[in-house]
Parts: sequence; structure tokens; C-alpha cells
Amino acid sequence: MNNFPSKSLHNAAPRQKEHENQKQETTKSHLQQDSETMSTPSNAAAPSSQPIIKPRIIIHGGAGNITRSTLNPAQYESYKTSLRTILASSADLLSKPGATALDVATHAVSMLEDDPHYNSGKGAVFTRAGTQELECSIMVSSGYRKRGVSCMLLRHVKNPIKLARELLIRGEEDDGGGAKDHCEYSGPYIEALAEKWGLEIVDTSYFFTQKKWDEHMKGLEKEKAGKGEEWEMKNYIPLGTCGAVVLDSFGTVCAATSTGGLTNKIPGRIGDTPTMGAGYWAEEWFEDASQPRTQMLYQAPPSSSLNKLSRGDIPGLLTDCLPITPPRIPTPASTLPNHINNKPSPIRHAVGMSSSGNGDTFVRMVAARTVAAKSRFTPNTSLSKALSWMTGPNGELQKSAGDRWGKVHEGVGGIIGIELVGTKGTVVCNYNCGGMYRAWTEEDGDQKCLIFRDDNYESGPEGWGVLGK
Ligand SMILES: NC(=O)C[C@H](N)C(=O)O
Repeated sequence: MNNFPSKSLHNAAPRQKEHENQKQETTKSHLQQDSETMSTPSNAAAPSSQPIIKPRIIIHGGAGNITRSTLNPAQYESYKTSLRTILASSADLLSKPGATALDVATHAVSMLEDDPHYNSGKGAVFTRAGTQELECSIMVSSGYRKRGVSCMLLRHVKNPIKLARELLIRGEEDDGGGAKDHCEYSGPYIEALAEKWGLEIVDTSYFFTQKKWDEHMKGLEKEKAGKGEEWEMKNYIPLGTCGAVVLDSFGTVCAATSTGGLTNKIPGRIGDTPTMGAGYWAEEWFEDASQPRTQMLYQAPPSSSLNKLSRGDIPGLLTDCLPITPPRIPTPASTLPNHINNKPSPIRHAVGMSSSGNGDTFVRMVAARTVAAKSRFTPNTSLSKALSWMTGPNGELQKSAGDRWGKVHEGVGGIIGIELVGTKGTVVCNYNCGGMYRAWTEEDGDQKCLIFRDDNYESGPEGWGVLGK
């Protein structure tokens, strides 16, 4: 069972005083996660006073060169068992009254980190120097002022995702609970904070697995023999970054992601997982329901005089220069309560995403935030559509690799996500490679798990199936 740090590490802004008092307890043994110790986002109202939002969850264990030649039937089953177990445990937690997306996403990713199937926590891949450098991130669509936190170059925190969560919650305090109000952290200083705050610290040997070590050694060998590219094509490890995206009954979406990065990365290399907007993102906005759906929701700022001059707008420029009496501006109808001016209430949107793939491509494309922005600012564009535009077959990620696509690993990847529109949550996922380890809950609570496009081993691509099928 997945344990969380002591009670003092859970509650944010609404309970700052309580948090202060409880700080003394931080080194006490870890408490089991339950509804009483869950974090409370500052925007959380009692679920009973809100429209019904059905919580949803999707988890992933990585995307990449997952084919029938890199994954045998026994391994296929083993991954599915692992994904199903972690999903079931997380969905159970999510069904508890008051469960928050932040807690459930942390729970799911902690379990993925503990499972050596994945490239995160125990089972993380090795750098060229034979070390393991862990990265993670967590972000909520609303409820915490930092919104998102990432950690990199970690070597001792057993569950990096718990540290990211802690840093997010402590951001509600003026000095960030000792962590200030920063969003991206690295190295020994925060690991010392983690220890001070009662998170479990382990020796580097804890993260070792023979399988990942052999892959590291083999990669170096092939590279020495001038066969690095061939090895990358034939054997490139399914990337194995893991993540979870959760929608809770308060309407908050949380995206949590954890990784060891890329096999044989240069020590100190930072990937997409801890880069805000690249490998992870969560955001909320309100759509004016009185506007036609096809209309852009933002307006260009008023043109400057210089801009008018450059466009030859002389009348506009003259108007700028003449003294004018400001017109009387009537009270905008929008300042009146909606029920008085008969305006429909704004529609709430929230999205969250977690990725896996060639992180350098995701960083260059600022992939996750670009998907969110595409959905937010392009008329009638669901998250699913925007996500497939980026990461589906023939999408922007793939195109960005140019003629290197299919020859090296560039451009490869997948994203999972959840979109909330009004009170309806939708789980989404797409990838441009062999497969993506993933599992999710349907609207009726049914639990699903897929590795390839279809739910059977035979549906997987035979070899380096960059397009999946
Ligand atoms: N495991 C992965 O998905 C790799 C990760 N996205 C990285 O490039 O760091």
C-alpha cells in the first residue's frame, strides 16, 4: 500500500496555522493515505454545493519503441497487470469523499515509481556516467498559487513525486514553507528539505535494477562500435516515463509525471518531464457562454501610435494626438450578476496533460502547453483534437523531426490528458509510435487498459512501428 508523509505535509492555505503547528511532526512515521489527511485546495467547496463532476483518472507508463519485437507476450501481460493494479488502487482512492486530484495523482505516480517496470524511481535508467538522475513534476489546473512544481537532479528521495507535491502545497505559505515561491528546483538542497519534511530518503543503490544497467552498458558498447544509431532503432528502450492525470469532483485537474530521463543521457541533462509546458501542463479558463463558440475569446490590445504610423493609419494617429474627452462608459452588463442581466454563466474548462517520449522534442515544441493553447484559443477544438494534432500519427511532434523521423528517436512520443468542459470530463491519449502503456476509468467507472491500439498482443506492430500499426 502506498504511504504518504505525515499529516503535517498535507494541508495548504486554508489551514496554514494548523500546518505551522503540525510542522513539528514531520519526522514521524508516514501515515497511510486516507480521506482525512488529503490535501485541500484553496478553491475546494463542499462537493454537495457544486454541480456533479464525475472524477476520472488516466495513468501511463511510457510511450516509444513498444512493439512485438521489443515486448514479448509475458512482458505484455506483466505490464497490464501492473497498470491495472495501480489504476484500481488509485480509482479506489479517487472514489472516497473529498478525494483531491492532487492526492490521487501523487498516489498513482508513487506506485508507478515503486514499480521497476517503469523508468522512474526504482528502475530509473542510467546516465552515461552510470548514475541515476530523477526528475518529476506536478501541476494543478487551479487551487494552489504556484500551480506547478518540478524537481530535477534528484538522487535520494525515494518518491520524487511526493517532494514535488510538498513543494506545491508549501507554496501557499509566504516563504514557500522553506522552499520559497519558485516553480523549478534541483539537486541536494531540496533533497535536504525533503528529509527535513519527513519524506523517505534512500541510498542510490535502491534505484538500481539489473535490466536498466544492462541496457546502459549495451548502449555504450554499441556506441563504441559505431552502431549507436542501429541500436537506437532496433532496441531503443520503451521510454518508460510514468504519469497520471486526475479530475476530481471539485473540477480540479492534476497532472503528475516522473522519470529517469533517457538511457545514457549526459549527466545534468534536463528533459521535458520537469520543464513546465513541455512534458506537463494543467490549466483552467472560463468561456463566455454568451459568445458564439466560433469566436476568439481574446481581443488584440489597442494599437500603439507607433504601430498605427507603421501601418499608415494617419487618422488613427491624429486621433491619438488630439485632446479628447473620455466618453462616459456605462456600467458593463458583465458586472451585473448573471441572473439579473440574463446572461448564461461562463463555462468552466480545465485541462491537464502528462507526456512520454523524446523529451528534447517535447521541450523544443513546448508540447503540452501548445496543446492546451491550441484547444483554448482555436474555435471548436477539443483537447482530444489538439492533442492528436501534436502527438498523433503525422502530428507536429513527428513533423518536427523532418527527415530524421524514423531514423533516430527524435519526434517520438505520446501524451495522456483529461479535459473538463462544464461538468463533463473526457479522458484523452494519443501517440505516434509503437505503443503507450496506459490505463483509465470510463465515465461509468469501468477500468480500461491498453498498450497498443487494440486490446490484444497481436494488434501491436511487429518491428520499429513508429506509426503504431
Ligand atoms: N522516458 C521518457 O519518456 C523520456 C523522457 N521524456 C525524457 O526525454 O527525459
